[in-house]
Amino acid sequence: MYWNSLCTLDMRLHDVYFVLCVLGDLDRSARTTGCLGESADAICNRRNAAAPPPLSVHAFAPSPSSPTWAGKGMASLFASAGSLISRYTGRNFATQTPSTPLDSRSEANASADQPAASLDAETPNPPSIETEEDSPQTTPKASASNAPLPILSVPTLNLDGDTSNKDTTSVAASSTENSHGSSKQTPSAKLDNGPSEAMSQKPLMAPTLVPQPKQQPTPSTTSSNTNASSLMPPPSVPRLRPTGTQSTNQLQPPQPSASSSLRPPPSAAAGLRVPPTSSGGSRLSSSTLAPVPVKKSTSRKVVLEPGYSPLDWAARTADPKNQLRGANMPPGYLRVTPSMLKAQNGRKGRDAWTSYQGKVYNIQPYVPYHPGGKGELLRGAGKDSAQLFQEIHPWVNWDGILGECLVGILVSENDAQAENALDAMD
Ligand code: HEM
Repeated sequence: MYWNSLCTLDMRLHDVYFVLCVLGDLDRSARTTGCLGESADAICNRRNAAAPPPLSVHAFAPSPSSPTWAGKGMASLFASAGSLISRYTGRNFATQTPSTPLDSRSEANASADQPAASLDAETPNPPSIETEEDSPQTTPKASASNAPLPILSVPTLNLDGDTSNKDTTSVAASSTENSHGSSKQTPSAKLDNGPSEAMSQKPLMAPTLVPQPKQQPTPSTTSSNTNASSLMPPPSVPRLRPTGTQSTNQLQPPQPSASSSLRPPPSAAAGLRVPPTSSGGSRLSSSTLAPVPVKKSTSRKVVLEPGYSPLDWAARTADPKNQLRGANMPPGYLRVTPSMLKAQNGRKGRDAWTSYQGKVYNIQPYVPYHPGGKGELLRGAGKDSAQLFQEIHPWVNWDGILGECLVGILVSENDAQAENALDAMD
């Protein structure tokens, strides 16, 4: 019963307090409209005094307001005493502890952590700004509960690098937790913790910067590439040159084999070489200046006596008085029998006759004019000279040289005997 009566009294005191607050607001509104011409500082002080912080020292401080406002201050003091009584009656005795508000932001965080306390109109801890919610003003006021919202929208820089594990929602939630957990904690604290956690989980740059003993020279190569290079066949350059060290083989170009293939074979080179000359000198010296070996002349021409040249023979044959057929010859042609021809061999003062193609020529006047000598020409005397003549100089014109030397025609013995018989019958 005692507690019930106290609660009833508390409720009534709250009602009175509410009415007094309403009256105070009406009075303040009248003052702000210019009825009393109060300054802004005075208004603020009066509002602080009208606020019901039950445990604040300001609540018991003397109000700097005018004497007309003293009655309302007493009412507020009474209301504060009622609230103090209700507070110690047991409703919020065990939950609320006195706290000194540092700033509006910390108060807002505290209210965010304890929404039930902030929503409860009976909690006396909110500062003057939060008490504005209780006042029936229509103009919107800044609320501490809305303060963390812009912080949530600020993107945070995460140096972890593993963004796949943490999406934007989780980051926003973490930032929200940080902003709710402690008012001093900022996104920079998250940045400080990020790299440490990342390094503890997975090193970022160490694998690429630290040289591995069996690592490829290029950092871009992966283990798959190394495996592929190990499976690749060896380079073809060492195969071309089996001898020597491998490093030198890779540096040296494979040129000797190609150059050797381009070279001519030894036989061809020998064939292309200039043959050594017998004189050992140049071609000009060997052909012009070198002494030419005297070869035995195959020509059997003889040195003719002066006045016995081909031109002299032509002149002698031109004159018919020279009796080139022989002396005491008849004007006509004789039938020369082979015996007669044989008797005319150029010996014992007889002229040398020769036959050629059935005709008998007296070659005795031509003997000193023959280029091949006397001996050569007399080899055909007393017989037929056609075979010797064709063997030595078939190009020579017989009739042109010996035409004036024609004796007769070569007849057989029988023809000569028969002719001689006919002539004897005439
Ligand atoms: C039995 C007969 C004869 C013999 C064995 C004979 C032999 C020769 C010989 C050895 C030569 C030198 C060839 C040379 O090396 O250049 C010669 C040149 C000559 N003989 Fe006879 N000869 C004969 C009859 C004649 C007769 C009948 C004539 C005239 C019609 C003649 C007119 C010549 C002439 C013109 C040459 C110079 C040729 C030249 O310059 O290349 N030979 N003869």
